[in-house]
Amino acid sequence: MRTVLVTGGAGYVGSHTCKLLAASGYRPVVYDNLSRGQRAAVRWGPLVVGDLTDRARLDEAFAAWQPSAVIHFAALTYVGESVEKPALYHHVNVGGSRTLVEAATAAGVDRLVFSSTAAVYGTPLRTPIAEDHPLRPINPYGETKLRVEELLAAAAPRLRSVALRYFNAAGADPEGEIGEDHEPETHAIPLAIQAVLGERREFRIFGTDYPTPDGTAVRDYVHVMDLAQAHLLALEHLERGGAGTQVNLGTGSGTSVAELLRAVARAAGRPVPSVTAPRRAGDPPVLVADGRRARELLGWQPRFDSLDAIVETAWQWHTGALRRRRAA
Ligand SMILES: NC(=O)c1ccc[n+]([C@@H]2O[C@H](COP(=O)([O-])OP(=O)(O)OC[C@H]3O[C@@H](n4cnc5c(N)ncnc54)[C@H](O)[C@@H]3O)[C@@H](O)[C@H]2O)c1
Ligand SMILES: O=c1ccn([C@@H]2O[C@H](COP(=O)(O)OP(=O)(O)O[C@H]3O[C@H](CO)[C@H](O)[C@H](O)[C@H]3O)[C@@H](O)[C@H]2O)c(=O)[nH]1
Repeated sequence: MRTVLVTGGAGYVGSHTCKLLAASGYRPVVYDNLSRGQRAAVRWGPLVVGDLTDRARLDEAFAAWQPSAVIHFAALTYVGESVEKPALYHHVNVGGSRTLVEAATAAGVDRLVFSSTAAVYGTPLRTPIAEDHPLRPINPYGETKLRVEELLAAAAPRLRSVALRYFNAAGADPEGEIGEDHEPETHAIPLAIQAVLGERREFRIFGTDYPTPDGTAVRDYVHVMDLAQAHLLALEHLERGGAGTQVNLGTGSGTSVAELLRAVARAAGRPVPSVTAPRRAGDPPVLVADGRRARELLGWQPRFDSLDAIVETAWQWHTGALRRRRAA
């Protein structure tokens, strides 16, 4: 059985990817400090509790589990927080990734799949955004991800890597085992669901004066299981000897915050209580992926191609989680 070290595997995208890895014959060994992830989401392989910046602990994990590849999710991931604490973001995301790359190469591991982000592009000059678009992040979070892409490119050919630039991860495991469970939660879909369920007073629409058709910001929401699938395809690309590269992961269709609220209302059968608020610092107006490279290089095609289908899986998971909490 092929073992993969999955940093950040207790988190949202990481745990869904572990489920798919296990179903595809891999053994996912999660390496996570549990600062933002959940122990309960580590179900498909062992958990090593460790920090990305801890070289000795990483060395131990490589020696104990002998992985043939790494999938690297672990990071601090909030745009707003990164604007407030840029040094912390550089320390964890860039410093931690450098330590991981050094430990991986010292252990003889030669392939890695990295969670990058659409935030590396900054405010798009043209949309949909292809991978050759200029890289000019407008927030520290995006800057740290770009620095990691650069350090990974410099680590080749000893370590070959695919940087997957996700747009907005959304939805939940359709079998209902895991979902998006951030604390604190800052992401639009879970916040809208919590508002409609009465778990918070209202949803705040950040910005109604963007240069978009309805004035609210536009994003490309891509289902988390489709993202998981892309990680497997990227691993296979590297296993075939494929060269390192960067690949966008999005559906290619844009959804405004106002449209998103209507989709959540359709899933819930009632409107989402909402108020308008100023723009959030660091948010670009529009992020929509040109997904050609993912299709051509990896053969990736998102299976969840409608927003309603994506939101429905999130709705099912959140209402199930609420029932479980109330029953406990
Ligand atoms: N969710 C999205 O929409 C999105 C979009 C683009 C890129 N990404 C990237 O995908 C990856 C996963 O995102 P997510 O939404 O699943 O985030 P998440 O916060 O749910 O998961 C991140 C995991 O990393 C762990 N972690 C954080 N700092 C660590 C450290 N110093 N050492 C060890 N573990 C640490 C956390 O405990 C958590 O389990 C991140 O790298 C993120 O930047 C996410
Ligand atoms: O309470 C809220 C929360 C969000 N939004 C809006 O909803 C959209 C989506 O916001 P999210 O916080 O769900 O996602 P982001 O686009 O900010 O961030 C996501 O995509 C980024 C890429 O730009 C990063 O990769 C980041 O990790 C990932 O979570 C944005 O326009 C945001 O302004 C609101 O209006 N109100």
